[in-house]
Amino acid sequence: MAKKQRVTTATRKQLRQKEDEYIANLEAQIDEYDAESSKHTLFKELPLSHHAVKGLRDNAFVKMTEIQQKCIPVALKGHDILGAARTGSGKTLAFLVPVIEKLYREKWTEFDGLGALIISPTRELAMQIYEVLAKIGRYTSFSAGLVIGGKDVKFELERIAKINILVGTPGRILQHMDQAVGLNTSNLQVLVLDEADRCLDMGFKKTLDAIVTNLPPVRQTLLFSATQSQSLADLARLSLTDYKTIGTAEVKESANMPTTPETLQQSYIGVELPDKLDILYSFIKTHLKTKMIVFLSSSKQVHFVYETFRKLQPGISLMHLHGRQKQTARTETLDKYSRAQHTCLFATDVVARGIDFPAVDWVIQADCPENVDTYIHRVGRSARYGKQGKSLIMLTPQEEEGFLKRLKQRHIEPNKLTIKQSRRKSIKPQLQSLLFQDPELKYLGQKAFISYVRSIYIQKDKEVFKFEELPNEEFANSLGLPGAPKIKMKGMKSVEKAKELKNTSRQLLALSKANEDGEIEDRTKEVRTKIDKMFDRRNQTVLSEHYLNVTKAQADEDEEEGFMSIKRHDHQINEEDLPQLIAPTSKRAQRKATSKKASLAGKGNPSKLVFDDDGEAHPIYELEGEDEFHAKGAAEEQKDAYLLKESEAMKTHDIADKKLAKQKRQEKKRKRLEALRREQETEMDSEDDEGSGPYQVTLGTGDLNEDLDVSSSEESGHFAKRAKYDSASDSGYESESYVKKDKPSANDRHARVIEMEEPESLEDLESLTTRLLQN
Ligand SMILES: Nc1ncnc2c1ncn2[C@@H]1O[C@H](COP(=O)(O)OP(=O)(O)OP(=O)(O)O)[C@@H](O)[C@H]1O
Repeated sequence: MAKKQRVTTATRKQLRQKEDEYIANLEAQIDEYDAESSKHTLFKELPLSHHAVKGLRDNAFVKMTEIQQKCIPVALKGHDILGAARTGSGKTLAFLVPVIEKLYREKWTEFDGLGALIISPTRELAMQIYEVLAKIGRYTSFSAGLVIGGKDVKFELERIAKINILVGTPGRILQHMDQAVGLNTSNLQVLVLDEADRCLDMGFKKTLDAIVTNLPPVRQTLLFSATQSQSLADLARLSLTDYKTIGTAEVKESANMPTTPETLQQSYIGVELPDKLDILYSFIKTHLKTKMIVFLSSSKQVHFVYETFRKLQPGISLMHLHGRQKQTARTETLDKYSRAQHTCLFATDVVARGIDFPAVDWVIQADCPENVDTYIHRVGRSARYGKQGKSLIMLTPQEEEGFLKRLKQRHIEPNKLTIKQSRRKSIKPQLQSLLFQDPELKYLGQKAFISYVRSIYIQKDKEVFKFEELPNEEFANSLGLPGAPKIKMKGMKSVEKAKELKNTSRQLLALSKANEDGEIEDRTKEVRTKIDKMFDRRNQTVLSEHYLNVTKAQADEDEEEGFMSIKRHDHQINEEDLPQLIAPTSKRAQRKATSKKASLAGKGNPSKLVFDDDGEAHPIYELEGEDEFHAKGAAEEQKDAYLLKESEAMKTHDIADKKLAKQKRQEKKRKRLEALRREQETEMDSEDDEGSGPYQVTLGTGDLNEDLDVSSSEESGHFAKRAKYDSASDSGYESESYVKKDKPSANDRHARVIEMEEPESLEDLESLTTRLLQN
């Protein structure tokens, strides 16, 4: 036994000695290696450990990409790097290989604490990096962990102290730095920021600065992105002074201007905002055998388009991914979409950066991105690693000139496409009908409308995004809404006012149309009777049914036309009745013209019409002729009979009114609870755009005896192993937002407040007052 023990110890000693010699030899090779003028193209030609080469080879990584050829040798020598290369060019390996090599040469063990920290702006990207690390690092002996949120702090605290390479999102990493007693960052060797420009921007500034203060100033720092901020102030924040800028040739030529992949065919189409969904639907219908991603500006837009298109059944499987989904759903969709062949994913910018979906044929940008950087990242989900791909951006007439100019400044010139008229299909009638039948869908539509308008309002680039020129009513109609929901935003009052004054003639036209539709009465009457409501409802049904018929019979006809003809048919408008469209000149006259109240003043009492079976319009109460009246019998008898009939009718109406009021109260309560739930989710949102899903944690074993042994065949198991938590006790670090425009802002909260329904009855008012007092 003793002899055996001695042999084992001796063998171990020998092995250790051999390894020391091997590492010393590697170090010498690295010192001698001419990183600047190296012509090597294979991984095995570099001074890398056999662990790394084997791990790479197992995953078919044999030949290096351009960015890898340039970065890895320089990083092996210990330099800081600011790396920029096109999307899909292999940046992940360009930083992961140096990370594992550094720790290997340092003979890192679990007792040395955290050796490398890799920060990514989104959960999805952090998960992806972790997976690649797990694959190529399977023959090394250090532990790796993924922290993208979670509430089981105890579970993490026990393990995080033994983690050598930590991959995560900024908020969650900082939480661990604050809470995990065992997390030792004082020895950290390498800090990596993937999508560095996003990690460094304002959304993550505070968190990142706090993380960096916990790290030793002497370390290697690697920054990578397809779009690189070279702000000296940003780099100084990371103590990056003597760094090497590495990128592809064109990046160097035009600093801060990485272009899009050469294998990507880029195009654009000019489309009026109200026609966008029609065009999008037509595009999907005509590309059923492709895999595409459609980017929209907010999760509400994504949710609405997904839900409505799903009902319209275009003939291809549809998926959606946005930050408001639960993390489990997000991960599931990510996984499903990666494996799918022909499918369409509606997404926000939560997957615009870094995500490596295989074989995406088309990237459609249905909503214009906030800037060219976001454009580059979005289109980069296709044409990855030298493969072919196509992109299409839809630009409204307001955006077209400005955004094409911005693209040209970065040497991006997409081709103009036009859609054949015969291929266009209008889905407005179907949407209108869907929203009419399903209040939930209508609610989603309203939210989508508000979030889109708000996203335009808050955009910085006013040369591209012109809030004042938004065709609100037409856009709302195109979503299937009967009218544009009211939105109030900070500073919007003056803009609205200016807009109103500018468009006096348009207002007049709208006013006259609204008058024809009875909309003015709805809005100006303080008390709406049951009959009014019934009338409205009846009219809606008429319209809705009519739209359905129109769709079936004339699918290819211009629906805008159909919409207008319906109104005229029902309401029998005479041209002469329309107010004259002469724009008033004096301010007072303009105010009067735009004031609905003033305009109605001269029109006498508003009156409602009912329609008989022949479609003829009649006032609700018509005076009978004198002869007819006397023919029916004595006046006194008629009076009694009338009173009896009316009192019966009133009783019936009263019951119906009470029922209606009860339904309204219940609906309000539901909405209130829904708003509360949303608010809670928003507060618990993570570091990405509007993520509010539960945290998800995967940690490595933390045990030196257990390697990063997650082979490609175990990939799916990797997800299964992940512990899932609900969001009840999320940390307070999640206010940092990935997609700025979707971040719940003061505007957002404000918008939510104003969306509350106004009390319509005394009962409602009482209940609202009670609620406020309770609050
Ligand atoms: N040396 C290589 N050999 C084979 N495939 C590679 C190699 N390097 C990277 N790839 C593959 O290329 C694809 C893109 O790589 P990666 O995700 O690292 O690109 P990226 O530059 O980080 O893109 P983005 O800017 O969008 O984040 C991945 O599918 C990856 O597996």
